[in-house]
Amino acid sequence: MSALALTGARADYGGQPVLGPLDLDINAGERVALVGRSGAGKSTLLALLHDRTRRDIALMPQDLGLVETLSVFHNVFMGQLSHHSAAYNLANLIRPFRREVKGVTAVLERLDMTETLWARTGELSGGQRQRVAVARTLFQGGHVLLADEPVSALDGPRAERVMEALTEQYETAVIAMHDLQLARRYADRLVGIRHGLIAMDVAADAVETEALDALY
Ligand SMILES: Nc1ncnc2c1ncn2[C@@H]1O[C@H](COP(=O)(O)OP(=O)(O)OP(=O)(O)O)[C@@H](O)[C@H]1O
Repeated sequence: MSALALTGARADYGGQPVLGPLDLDINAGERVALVGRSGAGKSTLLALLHDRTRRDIALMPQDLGLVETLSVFHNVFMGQLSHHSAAYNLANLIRPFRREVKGVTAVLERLDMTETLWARTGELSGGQRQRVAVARTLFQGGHVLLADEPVSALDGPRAERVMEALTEQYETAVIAMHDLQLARRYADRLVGIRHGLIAMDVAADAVETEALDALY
């Protein structure tokens, strides 16, 4: 069953074409890594997938979208803002509810980040901020994940932990990434983008080095 689909999709910025036309069909239960050079069109493709589908999608953007003046707790809680009324969210902002603190702490535990719970997000390192955005995404829940470079600021073991957490939680995922080793390990399928078009679409265990070289 198709979870995400694009047909004849195109994108341009200020009239300048940057993506497509392309077709892409992603089945429920499939983990797809989007790979390709910087500027190839991966973020634009994720944005199109998000705009055309919207329902039940957790999105982790490349710029993280954190509120730096707020605590880690508040940023992670934002993953579930839409689950509650405005009054509940406001009350929880002023005086966090115990059950929400418990829920957010459980997600931070998975990422080895519990000690930052009440830290101001803007005071954290780049890698820690990236993990706060991952925690917010995990806290959001749902079945489908779109993530843009979720581990670009993380060292080896931390990147592994994040990829494990994301792929454990989301049965269907499209993740743009530069680390080809990680992409091959955690994705079922690799989609290579070159000059705004799909230049490669193969099972992760069948990808050949020459095909990857041609992308970069
Ligand atoms: N806001 C924008 N205005 C104008 N051009 C843009 C804008 N965003 C992206 N582009 C252009 O669109 C093309 C695709 O960019 P995109 O960010 O989708 O690539 P990417 O593969 O995600 O790159 P990276 O790996 O560096 O994140 C590039 O040529 C880029 O310069």
